[in-house]
Amino acid sequence: MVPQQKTSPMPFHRYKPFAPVDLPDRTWPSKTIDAAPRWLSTDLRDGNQALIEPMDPARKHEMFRLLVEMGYKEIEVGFPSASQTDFDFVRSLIEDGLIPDDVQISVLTQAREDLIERTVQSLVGAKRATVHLYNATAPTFRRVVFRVDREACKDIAVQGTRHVMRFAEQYLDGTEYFGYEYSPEIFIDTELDFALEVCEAVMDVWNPGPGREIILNLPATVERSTPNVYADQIEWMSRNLSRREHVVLSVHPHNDRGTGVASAELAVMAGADRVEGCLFGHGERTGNVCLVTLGMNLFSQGVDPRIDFSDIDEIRRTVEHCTQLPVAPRHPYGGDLVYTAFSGSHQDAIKKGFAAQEEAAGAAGAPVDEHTWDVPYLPIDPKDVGRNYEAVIRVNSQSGKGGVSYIMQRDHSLDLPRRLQIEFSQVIQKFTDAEGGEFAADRIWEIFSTTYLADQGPVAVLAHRSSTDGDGTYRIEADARVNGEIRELSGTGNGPISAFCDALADVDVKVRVMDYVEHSMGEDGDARAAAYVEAEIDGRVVWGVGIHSSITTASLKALCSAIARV
Ligand SMILES: CC(=O)SCCNC(=O)CCNC(=O)[C@H](O)C(C)(C)COP(=O)(O)OP(=O)(O)OC[C@H]1O[C@@H](n2cnc3c(N)ncnc32)[C@H](O)[C@@H]1OP(=O)(O)O
Ligand SMILES: CC(C)C(=O)C(=O)O
Repeated sequence: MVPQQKTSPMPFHRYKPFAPVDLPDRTWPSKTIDAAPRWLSTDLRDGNQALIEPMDPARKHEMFRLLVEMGYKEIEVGFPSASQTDFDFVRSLIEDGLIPDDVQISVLTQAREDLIERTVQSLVGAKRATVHLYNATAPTFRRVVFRVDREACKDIAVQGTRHVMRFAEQYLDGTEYFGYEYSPEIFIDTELDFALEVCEAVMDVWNPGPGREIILNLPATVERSTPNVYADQIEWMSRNLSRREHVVLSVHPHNDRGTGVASAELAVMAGADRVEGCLFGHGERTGNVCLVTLGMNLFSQGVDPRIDFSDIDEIRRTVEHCTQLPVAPRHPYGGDLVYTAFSGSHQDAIKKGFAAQEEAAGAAGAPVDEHTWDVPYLPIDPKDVGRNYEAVIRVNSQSGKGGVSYIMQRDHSLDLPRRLQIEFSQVIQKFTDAEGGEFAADRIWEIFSTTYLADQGPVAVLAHRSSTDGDGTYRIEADARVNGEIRELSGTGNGPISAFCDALADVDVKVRVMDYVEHSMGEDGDARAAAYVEAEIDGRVVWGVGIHSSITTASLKALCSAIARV
């Protein structure tokens, strides 16, 4: 019987389960996502406010440039009333003409008149801008933080919206497109009927209609439910909001339970039109939802993310520079190790997958990097995000023949026969077991060379001549070093290998060849050739390898290599 798990000593009784939504006719579970939502990057706001060291102006500009280059069209650039630095950054974007005409910047403010005025002032001269106003609506916040009832809480949002409109009119007459976003902060914990009531009251003031959308952003400020509950909440809101066609229903998931991405995806299935997040999931606590993962998840399903992730390492480096925080090596799509297999069975499948991919592309007459991707263990082609195949297979003690032979093939054009793959991977395994850690490709080659190509064995061919008799008998004469002595050997057979084995019998070296494989190591005429010999010598079966520009020399070297191994 399997041992029973014990009751945890942790005080789990202190926590209560999240209440589900009563929505038996929910429709989102059977939806699929076939188009990208509108994205808003809040790297410069929610991302920035959670950094140990908030970005300085140079880093903020760098981040803004990256986001624009990647294709984000809605970028929350800060909280201008928070500090002079934030205010000045917004001003510099506007005054230095750094905002492309097709990018809508947005700024966040609390629903306080003085802060709203300063916020709107920061936008003077912007062609397109959105003010994003928030106030917390959840019961604990009403009771603990604001000490207000529902009516007064709603009034904060309503008055805030009025202030935004008034100040926009006062200061932003040059702005071609002025947008408004409202967030009932902590939406996830707010009673749905109350969240709806507040959003409706805000809409009554803003008065959305044709050409005048309102963004209603429903944040999972602190992610506390399973993603299906968030999806139910979003579907409920989407169904019940009035003027729905003029509402851009936005979600703003955080990742406290580690399910931010799932929450965002299910929310889009449930009707959300827009997703707010940060590159690589920066943001408060465990972060905002990761925009890279969301976009690349779409890409991996054949859906255009409408964002360019084709140089993922440059994106990662820039984000790391700006945030001064590292991206985890396992982070989806962008981490250092996410396209790397160390383990034997994964490597084997990937190696076979690459070969099958080439074959399938060839059969379809398509370039391999255009052909439908179907390689085991690799959800996307690393090349599509600017990675090469160098790091796909790395060798340590968990690796098997597939990985080792993949490296031999990739780096040295050596297509080891299957039983040699097994033999050589056992050689490598002894080293990795003894030394531990990762074995770089150079080290694997070094071990291969000393094991198979050292030319230091008891028999070495110095020169050879061959001819074929009229009856087809192959005749070889070789100058060889045998156990330190130079000898002239001659023998006959049906080819160089058997003739040389015959010659070796004269000096008491008995070799029985069991398998022989050769191939050219390149496309051009003067490419070298590799020969592999499996031979039984003194009761042991071993492989030998020879590499030379002459295939005959390569095969003789392979035989000598096998002898040396015994
Ligand atoms: C979920 C989120 O990420 S929301 C965004 C959070 N980001 C930030 O807070 C970063 C920028 N913030 C700041 O720099 C400062 O908070 C400021 C400048 C905006 C305001 O600073 P202060 O005036 O010192 O107020 P403080 O930060 O302590 O805020 C708390 C006060 O604001 C009130 N408040 C908080 N949020 C809101 C809101 N959205 N609307 C209206 N009032 C609010 C609180 O009730 C509290 O009021 P009280 O002092 O009467 O009790
Ligand atoms: C201001 C809002 C959208 C927010 O950042 C949150 O709720 O997490």
